[in-house]
Amino acid sequence: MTMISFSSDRPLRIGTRRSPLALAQAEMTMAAIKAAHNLPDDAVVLVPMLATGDKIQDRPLAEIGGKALWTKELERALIDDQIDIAVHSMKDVETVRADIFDIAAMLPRADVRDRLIGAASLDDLKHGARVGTSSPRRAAQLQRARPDLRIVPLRGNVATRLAHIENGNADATLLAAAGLDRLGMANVGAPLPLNQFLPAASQGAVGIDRLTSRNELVPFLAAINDVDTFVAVHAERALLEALGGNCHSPVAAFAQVEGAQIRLKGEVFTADGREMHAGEIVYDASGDGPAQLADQLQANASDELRSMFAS
Ligand SMILES: NCc1[nH]cc(CCC(=O)O)c1CC(=O)O
Repeated sequence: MTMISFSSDRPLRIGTRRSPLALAQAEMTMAAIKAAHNLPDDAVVLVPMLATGDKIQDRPLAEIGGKALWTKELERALIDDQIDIAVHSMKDVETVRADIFDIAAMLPRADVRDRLIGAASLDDLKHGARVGTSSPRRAAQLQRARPDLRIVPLRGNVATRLAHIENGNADATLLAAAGLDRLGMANVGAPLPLNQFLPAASQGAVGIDRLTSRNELVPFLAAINDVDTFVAVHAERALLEALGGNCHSPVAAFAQVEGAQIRLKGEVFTADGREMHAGEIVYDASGDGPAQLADQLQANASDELRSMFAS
């Protein structure tokens, strides 16, 4: 089979959301594809689209329909053949999806940590400080570390959230280092240590989505796949699936490839962070590590915590 090729007559159409971070990630994808396949500039085009999640900025994501609000317009465009591939933050991709879609490749993962904006460290936040986040995981981790903090809802793209801190609408917030770095804001915020603040599953990873029926795209996209990122993110997503959570569930997950093995860490919380179960498993790729870790995390959990994961 000859590999599919793209040209100015038939360019590769890359679908992306319009937010500055999404565009930066789509441009990284475009650059990687051009370099890997030696394509001229006009053989690849970006197709920016507005996602429902970008239109509705004033309510928590979990309330208005969850992660699908970031991806459904791009999925629709794949089905309608308006685009060939779609670029997503893997963190925004539903864990369980229709099998007509397939994440064919991932870019090398960025810094997976969260960064604190508004203070040099959690200890430096004043008593009772208002921390803006609409993420159940971040809220639980913050309350666990500092029960005096007041969590206030805060949504919007990176620039909007930074502006809320500038304007004093909240004293501090947490943002993914990956997003800040990709927007050229490597100096903004203080990284929180991984052992205290395990990230969200898939944080820092960019995935490239295709229609499963478009087999010719598999070898084409394999050329830009970062295998370790792909394996680690799949492990984290498998843990989420085994836990049966949704976007209301406070859960953290982080995997690293260590030679032939995968080290997978997970944490589950109650909403207020008072109860937490943390665990780690090292397994080889053929093993069912994520399901075992999920069982281990839930084994001693209270009914209240389990109810966070009832799907
Ligand atoms: N849910 C929003 C979202 N989805 C992906 C990122 C950042 C980039 C990444 O984690 O890959 C963000 C913003 C944030 O959490 O600060």
